[in-house]
Amino acid sequence: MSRSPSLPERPHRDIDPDLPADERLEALRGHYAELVDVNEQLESQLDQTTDRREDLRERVDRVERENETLKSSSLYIASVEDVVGDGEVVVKQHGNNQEVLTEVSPRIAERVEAGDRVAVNDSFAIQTILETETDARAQAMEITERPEVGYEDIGGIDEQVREVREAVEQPLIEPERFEEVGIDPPSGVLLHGPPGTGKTMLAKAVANQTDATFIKMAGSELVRKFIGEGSRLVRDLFELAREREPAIIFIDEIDAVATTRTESKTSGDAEVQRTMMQLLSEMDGFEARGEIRIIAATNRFDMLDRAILRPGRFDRLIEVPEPDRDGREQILEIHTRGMNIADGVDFAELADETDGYSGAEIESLATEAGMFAIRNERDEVHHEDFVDAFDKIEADDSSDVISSAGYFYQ
Ligand SMILES: Nc1ncnc2c1ncn2[C@@H]1O[C@H](COP(=O)(O)OP(=O)(O)OP(=O)(O)O)[C@@H](O)[C@H]1O
Repeated sequence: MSRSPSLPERPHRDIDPDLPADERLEALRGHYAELVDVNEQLESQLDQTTDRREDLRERVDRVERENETLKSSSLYIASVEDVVGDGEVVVKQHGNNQEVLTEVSPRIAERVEAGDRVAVNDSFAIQTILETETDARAQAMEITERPEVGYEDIGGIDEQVREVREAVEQPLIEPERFEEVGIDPPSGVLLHGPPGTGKTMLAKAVANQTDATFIKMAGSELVRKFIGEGSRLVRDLFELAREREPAIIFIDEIDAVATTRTESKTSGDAEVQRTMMQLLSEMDGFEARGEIRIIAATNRFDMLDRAILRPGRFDRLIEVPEPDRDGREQILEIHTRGMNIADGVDFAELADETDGYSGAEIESLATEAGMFAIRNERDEVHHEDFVDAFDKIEADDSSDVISSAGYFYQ
């Protein structure tokens, strides 16, 4: 930024009062002329500064407008196919694969390279260069070589464990049995039920048992991304699974991409729809007896688009309910296995008291009881610690209506 011009020196003249009148008058005239000159200089500087202020104000307005446009308009994702030169590149938009020759703003022209992922606006002008594809993949997917969850860690849902083993594990371990009988195993398994009941655990346990790579993708991640990104991520997900066979793909919160369509046709809706279509087409082109199994989970079964439940898609539904009394007792035992529990702790009574608790809430109860023991300077957890923990959780819950278990699940 240029500096403000320096002020002209203030003229100063001592006029000897003893001078003859005509000489004094002459000196005063001279001084006056100097003052007029300085005044003119100052006025011209003032004009310059006013112009500059106008310029700056216009620039601020422009930047603010640009900023607003950037914030308010949706950007589309594209890949740079080729840098043609002269600030021009060919980009291919994700989602519809449309290829466009477009200009790059001089601000980023030097940094754009073929293969970059970029965000473009409605007129395909590149706005930003995005982080590398691998980062986006890593953010949206969680990959575990062999999760450390076994069936013995899951309590109270034995029937569901059996069903999942039959629908997911067996086709991976003994595909020939399906061939012999001449049937295809279920394409995809949908686990539905309230939050925290062990759906993710079930999927992880199958991956553990079959030595498969566990690839988890959250439905909410798929729809949070830029336009065109969701369907791209779905393709990446299946590609990754093919690279890592045998693999279990676990799509949590599938309702985020597969809720019943409303009448509204906003661009966000269309994007979600595109992501779901990509998912369905990946599933349709799937080798039924292959080494990749798909499990999805939802807490909002009632809102699901029935299109995903057709044969060849998520055609095996398994409900994972809140644990019953015996289930709660089993889960309590599982989560206190590694704890130093005193003899007097009555799990049966605690199971009676915790009606409506999910597995995740029972796990918190056990941890909270341990915290009470530490607070009371004991290394052994007593029954009263569980009771205190229970009271605390109940008090917290009643002050937090939204967190009540199964809030969205009917
Ligand atoms: N049946 C269960 N047996 C043992 N622990 C459980 C059970 N259900 C839940 N838990 C505990 O709660 C935690 C969360 O469970 P999990 O992530 O499997 O639930 P979820 O059904 O997938 O929930 P969400 O729908 O919120 O994703 C688990 O890590 C585990 O510690």
